Amino acid sequence: MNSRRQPSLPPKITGFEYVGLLGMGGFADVFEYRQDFPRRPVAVKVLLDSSLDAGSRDAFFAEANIMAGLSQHPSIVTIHQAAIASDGRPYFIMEYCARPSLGARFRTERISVAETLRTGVRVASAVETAHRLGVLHRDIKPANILATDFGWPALTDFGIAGAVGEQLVASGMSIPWAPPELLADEPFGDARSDVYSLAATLYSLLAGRSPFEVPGKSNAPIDLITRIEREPLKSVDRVDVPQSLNLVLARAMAKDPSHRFSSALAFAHALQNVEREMQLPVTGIDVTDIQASSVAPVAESREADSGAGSNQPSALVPENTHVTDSSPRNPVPKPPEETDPEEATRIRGLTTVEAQEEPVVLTSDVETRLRPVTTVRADEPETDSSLAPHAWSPAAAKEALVRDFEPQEFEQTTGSLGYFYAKRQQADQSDQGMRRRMTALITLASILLLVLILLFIGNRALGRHEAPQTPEPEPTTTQSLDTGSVPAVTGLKVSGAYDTMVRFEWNNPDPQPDDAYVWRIIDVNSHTQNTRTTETFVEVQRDTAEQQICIEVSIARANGKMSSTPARECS
Ligand SMILES: Nc1ncnc2c1ncn2[C@@H]1O[C@H](COP(=O)(O)OP(=O)(O)OP(=O)(O)O)[C@@H](O)[C@H]1O
Repeated sequence: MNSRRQPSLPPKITGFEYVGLLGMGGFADVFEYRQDFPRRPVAVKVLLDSSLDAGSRDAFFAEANIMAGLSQHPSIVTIHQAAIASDGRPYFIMEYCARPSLGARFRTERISVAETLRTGVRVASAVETAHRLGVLHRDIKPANILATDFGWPALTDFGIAGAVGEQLVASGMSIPWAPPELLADEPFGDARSDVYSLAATLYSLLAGRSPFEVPGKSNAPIDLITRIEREPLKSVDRVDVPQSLNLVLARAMAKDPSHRFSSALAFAHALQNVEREMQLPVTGIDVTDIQASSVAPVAESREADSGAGSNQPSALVPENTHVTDSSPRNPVPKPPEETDPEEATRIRGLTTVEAQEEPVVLTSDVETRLRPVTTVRADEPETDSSLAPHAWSPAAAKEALVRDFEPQEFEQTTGSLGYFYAKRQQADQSDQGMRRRMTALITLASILLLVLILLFIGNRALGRHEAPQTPEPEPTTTQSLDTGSVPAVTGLKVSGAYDTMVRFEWNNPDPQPDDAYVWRIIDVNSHTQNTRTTETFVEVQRDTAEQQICIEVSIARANGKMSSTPARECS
């Protein structure tokens, strides 16, 4: 929010009642209004008086058009309408996202790894969809990820703010999340620039600060730029962040764009793999199959000068936005021909790529796509040459063309609304049908109960009833190097040995608030999982009284640091 100026006056809008100020951007204010009918709160973004020149107006309308074209995506803020107020200022009306943005949360709240991954996959889906429609966001940052009433992240601000490479530097606000190529003297960028900024955003959620911000040192724009351009990225210093996630973020934020994931989709797949590795629910990817790359909505070279823009109504372009032309003269290219007519009908829809069951190797984009898929409701998008990152530069974008952006033909096959409609249909079924289903359900439930009882009896008979343990992700290499002065536990010993269980105990020589312990069974034949506990003992199951059990234990501080050397003991 820009605190150096007063908010503008909210315009009178027929059918809407002003409620309050939501935020102030560089070119516009955002107000909350209440719509009379249908009755609902909305957010209204109004261009400032000082930005009423033709270029800013065109850019503002372009933003509205772009957002409208992407609005069907569940992780992009929905736009309802746009118009010019009686005071002459253009405005557009959006869904109201009442929950705090990630920008308002990440410095004060410890955001979990699970939420970060979920957010990453969903926003990457949104970004991939935008890229397929020829739109680069170029200002992805925590503050531009709002939250819907359903708790979904919603990407916003496809606008003029921070649009120009040079202005990005001048405004300073977006520098912490900007990739090196956008901070260069002659900025250039493509889809991989958005991948970088999204990764930098996820890093911020985990670290509680932007990636190159150094606590206690100067974080002035020039310092940040120097570090972004030259310094290697440090791993997130949190014990619950697995090394695989640090590796994914490091790749997505490589200084050289060619070393990054080549698309937001590939990045989303890599994040899914981390979810899978951590045994978290795997977040679905929602992307559209419409691909606009051959339209070259984004200027193909920095010297591009088609001249086409000069005879268009909107001569000045928001330099961070690239709009596909869906007119017959320059149609959005169709996906490759399909032989299966059923699949062909699906190809226009918003695709939900289901969670994949089998693990996917992380090492290359190609490998992340070559995996078994349990259910894909429409053709799963593959990264091919038509998905190659779009070249972009501010200089070329100045010459680019803004055309009216016809909302694409979306056919949302899944998602929350589809789900509710399906539920509603179910409720409308006849009583007879309901009774039949109830009988079937009761029969099924009885069978399930019987199976559960049998399983329970079998388990008891085998004497293998194990206490549930909370799996703890592996500490990363960096974390075990960056140990500070956390001591090892002392007095680790076997305090009880029984036929099928061994109990170990230990002491904490320097207890700190919120200390926990990470322990694991040492097994030379297999890699065992770390488990976190706040107790100073653990009971480990074993098969026979003769079986030797060895464990190692480390102290895990609340700040993420761990004992430099774990203590070890065997039964
Ligand atoms: N749909 C919305 N619902 C609720 N609050 C919103 C909504 N859209 C924007 N806001 C609030 O208004 C603020 C300003 O929004 P804007 O789109 O101008 O983004 P900005 O990034 O702050 O500005 P700039 O475009 O200059 O970077 C946001 O930071 C957010 O707090």
